Amino acid sequence: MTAATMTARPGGPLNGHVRLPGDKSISHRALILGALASGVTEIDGLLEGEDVLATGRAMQAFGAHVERLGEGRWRVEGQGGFKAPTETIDCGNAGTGVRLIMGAAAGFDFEATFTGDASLRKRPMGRVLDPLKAMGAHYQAMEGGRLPLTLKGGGLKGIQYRLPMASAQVKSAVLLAGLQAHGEVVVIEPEATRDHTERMFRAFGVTVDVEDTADGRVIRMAGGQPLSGTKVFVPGDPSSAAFPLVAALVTPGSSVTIEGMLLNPLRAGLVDSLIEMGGDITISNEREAGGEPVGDVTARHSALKGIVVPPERAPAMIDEYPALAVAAAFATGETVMRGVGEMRVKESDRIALMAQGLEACGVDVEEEPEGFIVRGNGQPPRGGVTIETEGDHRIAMSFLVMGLAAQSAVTVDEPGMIATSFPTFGAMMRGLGASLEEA
Ligand SMILES: O=C(O)C1=C[C@@H](OP(=O)(O)O)[C@@H](O)[C@H](O)C1
Ligand SMILES: C=C(OP(=O)(O)O)C(=O)O
Repeated sequence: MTAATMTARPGGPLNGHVRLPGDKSISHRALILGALASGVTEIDGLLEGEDVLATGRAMQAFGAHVERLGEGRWRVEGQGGFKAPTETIDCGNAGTGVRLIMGAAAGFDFEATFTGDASLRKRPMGRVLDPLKAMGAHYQAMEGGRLPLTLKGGGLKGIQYRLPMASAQVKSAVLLAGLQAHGEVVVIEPEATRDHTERMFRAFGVTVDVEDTADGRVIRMAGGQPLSGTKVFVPGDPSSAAFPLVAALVTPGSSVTIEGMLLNPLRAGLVDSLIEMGGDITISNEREAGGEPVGDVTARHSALKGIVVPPERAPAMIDEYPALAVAAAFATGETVMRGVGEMRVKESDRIALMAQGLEACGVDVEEEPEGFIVRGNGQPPRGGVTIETEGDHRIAMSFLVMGLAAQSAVTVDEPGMIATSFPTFGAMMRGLGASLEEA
């Protein structure tokens, strides 16, 4: 039976060394590129969260053989392209899954119908449908370009597309469609976003050029490039690391080391921000693994102070603002988070839910259309509430972290949704000494 609630109680320090589950962004991409490739792809460290498992099932529906060999070890045998699916592709809760898979599927001459859970069906898909249509794909969607929708691809042409919002999902959808297009595909990013697609393309034998210009980052590839299967190593997910790291910073006496965390600069905005807040964070054993920089990150309890987070940092930590906002609630002074309007179109409206939840915990918070400001007084927030998460895994984990060091316990609803991105969250946090109870 799935638990109705999870409660975090304030308690002793968190201590220990942990290894994180694999990065969610890289895991989706490994399965999709493996399915598009000819030959075998072996993946080590795949995140076995619900979002990624849904992408694995989708790849099977498109004709790939997807097999679990052991914990985090998966084998994908691609067919050198997608076959027409005989079932609706249900991507569950995963925006990344559905948007990247639609991009990949748009290259092929068949119809595919996509859907997702109640949260995903509310999220905007026009942002990928617009460029895919400009490349020659057709679609029928619910009002406002929502799921469920049917996409008919094939016969794509090249495109030059300037991203209207900082979105790695939109960039990746266009690049994935570009793999089957005739002509050149150019994506211009006014602000650089996570570059896992570009990095992994190279590992699968696809040539892609990246150039920083006065106009932004320009990503250029020739259409119609084949992929060959390869080995993929998936480093630890920094978006999941956010929770034990912030928990250690706000819980007196704590010292937690996260081993093998992805340190790609386009994902490292949270660590940069926490260090600026005065967080005692050290990085050691920096190395390269699977074409990405990784390292071991240690966080110790610290007296934090408020900062102004540079808006241009937003793409490098977009999923980590809820965790940062919790750190800010324990800090002294104002933490200003602006330029984060994209948070409103995630699994929930994360600006609104963080503002409501922090206020309920006794924190002074101000909501703006594209941002929010948290004012801490250097004392643990009151807590003592139940938070409605609207099924958003990151809202749930953020408020559980709050409860570990607040004056009284914090309860969240729908804790089962945490398994979309971090199925081992409860066990890992308990292993560090956290008091987390399901009911
Ligand atoms: O490309 C990706 O893997 C992701 C990109 C981000 O979304 P946007 O592209 O919508 O910013 C992020 O929020 C999401 O969790 C993962
Ligand atoms: C926004 C997120 O994921 P997605 O867009 O893939 O649903 C997230 O994991 O915080």
